[in-house]
This record gives sequence, structure tokens and C-alpha cells, in this order.
Amino acid sequence: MTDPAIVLQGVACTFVSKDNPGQRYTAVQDVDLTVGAGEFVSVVGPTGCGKSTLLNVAAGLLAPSVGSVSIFGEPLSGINRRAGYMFQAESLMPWRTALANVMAGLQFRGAPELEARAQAQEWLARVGLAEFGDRYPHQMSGGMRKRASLAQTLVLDPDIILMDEPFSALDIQTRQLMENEVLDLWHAKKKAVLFITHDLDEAIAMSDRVVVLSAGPASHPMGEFAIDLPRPRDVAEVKTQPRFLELHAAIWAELRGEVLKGYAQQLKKA
Ligand SMILES: Nc1ncnc2c1ncn2[C@@H]1O[C@H](COP(=O)(O)OP(=O)(O)OP(=O)(O)O)[C@@H](O)[C@H]1O
Repeated sequence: MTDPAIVLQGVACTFVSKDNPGQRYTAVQDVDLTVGAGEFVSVVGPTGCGKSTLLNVAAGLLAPSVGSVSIFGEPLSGINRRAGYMFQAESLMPWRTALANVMAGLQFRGAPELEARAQAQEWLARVGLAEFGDRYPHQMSGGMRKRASLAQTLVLDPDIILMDEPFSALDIQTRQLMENEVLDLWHAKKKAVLFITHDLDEAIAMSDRVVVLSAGPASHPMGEFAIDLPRPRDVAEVKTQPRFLELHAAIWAELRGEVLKGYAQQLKKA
């Protein structure tokens, strides 16, 4: 049997408090989270509860204060080299063309120029940018830049893809196109995906499993829902299915109270 792609066990992350530097703030605590090989798991939760913190732990960008992380059965220390990332912020280098941006990771790995160019070109074509390899980021729309970022991540053929609200800045139509494309690419390659989102609709439409985090401090998974909607899915169409609405109601019943707590805490801070 294959080891799970990601296992977080008893993870806690404590920071020096931003509001009161003399104190420590426990963002997440007692977190057990598993993503199976080839599984698509979304994490939803109220704003500021610790979703990005968990993603950073899985990426190896942040060592947990307590607990352990293993990647395909191996303890993680330092950067997770089996993972590719896609964050909300722009990841393209403005001084490189789309093609040069997609090639960059391969070149850093020491791939010969011709091979890197051929693979980057192939990935640009897969994300619909075959004709736009010579464009610089400022010459592309937001959706095109996201496509290029996706190609930049996937060209490295990671076994795990970590995504932190990658499409939240896009308009709704472009977002749905990108979500469907991610699902198609995922379906073809079956990588493990850990997907962070504010958007419960997006989480249900995309995932095999949705994990609900409680409001912080000491946020932790409080519910887990298997999404038994048939695949392949179209993210717009799937939202009209009765089963989607049932799952949405069940998850929202857990999430709603936490979202309200999260808002109340933010108002207190403000
Ligand atoms: N390096 C840090 N130093 C101090 N506090 C931090 C640090 N990183 C995160 N935090 C705090 O930990 C909590 C969780 O942050 P995190 O960004 O993981 O939440 P989130 O759920 O991703 O938020 P959002 O939904 O707004 O994107 C927040 O209260 C944040 O202020």
C-alpha cells in the first residue's frame, strides 16, 4: 500500500503575538490531517483560523512547534521537495516571459536549456497559452497569469500540489474555467492536492474530502466530509445537483458558528 502523501500528527504552531509582542499566540493545535496519494482535500475555515499556516507546515516552510509531518512515509525536515505550490499572490517573475517563467524551475534544477524549453512549451499549450509564450506578465490578463503560474507549478511534476486560494482574485467565469482545468489536469495525473479556500462551494465542487477548521486560537479540524459527487465534474454544473446542496447544508451547519466566532474575534481586535 502507498503511504499517504501528507500526514500531520498532533501539530501545533505558536507565534509571537502580533497584537501583544510579549505574548505567544497558538494559531493551530492538535491538528491531525492526512492527504492520501492522489487525493484532493480542501481545508475550509473562518478567516484567520490557520489555513495558510497548515499549508506552510506541509510545504516545509514552517516547522511546527509541536507534532510531526511526514511526506509519503518519510519525516519532513526542511522544504518539501515533493510538493509544488500555488499561492494567491503572483508567482511570475515580471522580467521573464511566460515561457521563461515556466522554464525557470527546470533550469534551477539543472535541466538542459532545450529540454526545459520543450517541456515549458508543452505545459503552456496544456493550459491554453501556446501562443503567448513571449508575453511578459504585465502583457497578460489575470486569468492568463494564473494559467502561466499553473504551468510553472505543474511542469516540475510534483507528487503533491499545495494551493492557497489560488483563484480568489479572478472573476467568477475565469475562476470556473481555471477550476475545471485544474480538475482535468488532476484527473489525468492524480496528484495529491491540499487546497485552501474560503469558498465552501469551491471546496465541495473540487474535492474528495472537505476538512472544516474551527475558529482560532488553537484552531483544529472539527469536521470532515467525504464528497461523494461523481467525477468527472464540471464545477458550475455540479452545484445544481441535489447531493451538492445536501453536502453544502451539512458542512455549512458546522462552519457557520465558527465563521461567526472568527468575525467576532476580528471585530474585537479592530
Ligand atoms: N508569522 C506569524 N507571526 C505571528 N502570527 C502569525 C504568523 N503567521 C500567522 N499568524 C497568525 O496565526 C493565525 C492564523 O493565520 P493564517 O494566515 O494561517 O490564517 P488563515 O486561515 O490562512 O487566514 P485567512 O483566511 O485570512 O487567509 C492568524 O491569527 C495570524 O495572525
